[in-house]
Amino acid sequence: MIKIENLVKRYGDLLALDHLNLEIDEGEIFGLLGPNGSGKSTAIGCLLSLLKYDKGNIEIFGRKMTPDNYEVKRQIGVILQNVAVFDELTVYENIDYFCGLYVKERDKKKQYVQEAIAFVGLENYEKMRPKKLSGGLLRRLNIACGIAHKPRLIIMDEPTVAVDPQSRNKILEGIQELNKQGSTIIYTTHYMEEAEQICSRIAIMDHGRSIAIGTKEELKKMIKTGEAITIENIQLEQSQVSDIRAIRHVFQVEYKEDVLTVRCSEARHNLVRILNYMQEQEIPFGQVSSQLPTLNDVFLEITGKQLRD
Ligand SMILES: Nc1ncnc2c1ncn2[C@@H]1O[C@H](COP(=O)(O)OP(=O)(O)OP(=O)(O)O)[C@@H](O)[C@H]1O
Repeated sequence: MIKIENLVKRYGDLLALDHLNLEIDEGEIFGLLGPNGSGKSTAIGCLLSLLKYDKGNIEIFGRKMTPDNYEVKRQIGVILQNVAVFDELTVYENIDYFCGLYVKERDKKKQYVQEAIAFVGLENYEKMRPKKLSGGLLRRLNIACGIAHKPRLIIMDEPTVAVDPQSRNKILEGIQELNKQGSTIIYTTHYMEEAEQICSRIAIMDHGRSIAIGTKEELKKMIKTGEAITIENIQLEQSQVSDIRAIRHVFQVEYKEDVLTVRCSEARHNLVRILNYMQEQEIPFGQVSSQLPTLNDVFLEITGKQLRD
């Protein structure tokens, strides 16, 4: 449905997109996950022909995307980071305006506007102007304006940044519902939990490139970490740290400020083996936790950096 091939975008000397390749199928909730500055918004801008790019090719619905391809643009709903609504119009009038750009028939438009209002839960705010709304409600209005015309493809650029938990959940549920109703969704975020929660496939971006693509399960299988074990309030000699490093399936040990973190490859009884060692050596310790790999681990192993959460 969407094909991005070898996309290169420079801002002066800065290479914001470095031969980006992506293919997105109809029906997906596709996540673009990456730290700030990794090129997500630039990729969206190019995809929508809002930004010129230096090299590459973009196809949407099987057709080349160009700034004047209105037939394609009409079928896309866009929700960008900056809220773009009219201050002098009420909530209802704003949604009505944006829906009216695409839907001309009056009854149908009215129905769509009402459905959009119900969808984002703004029924009690219809007559309010945007300035009176909280940040979360304003984001919901922004979303309603972008989706009221029931587009085939919806592109959302970090719609939950600086949003309270209640609105955030409402937004995430809404995205899943829109997808169930038939829209394909492209969703950018730097929150890995959100990507895990709603995306059918995820591309992890860094420095303008997609460094890994797949379902969350596929991404986690790409890395060595099968389990990360953390033990708090533990005092160890250097020789003991070395002993732990030598335990079977352990491939990385970090010991800092009385906290021990041990990364193991996927195997049974990793935790038991490590705790047995503590017992043998009579080492006291505090809380123990074992975590399956997260998308942060994927990012960490591939790039050596943390994906800010
Ligand atoms: N108009 C611009 N002029 C110059 N540099 C830019 C411009 N827009 C973005 N950049 C730079 O391009 C790189 C990619 O930015 P981009 O906004 O696409 O990343 P992002 O992953 O969307 O991050 P964020 O979540 O912060 O928006 C960054 O280094 C950024 O500083």
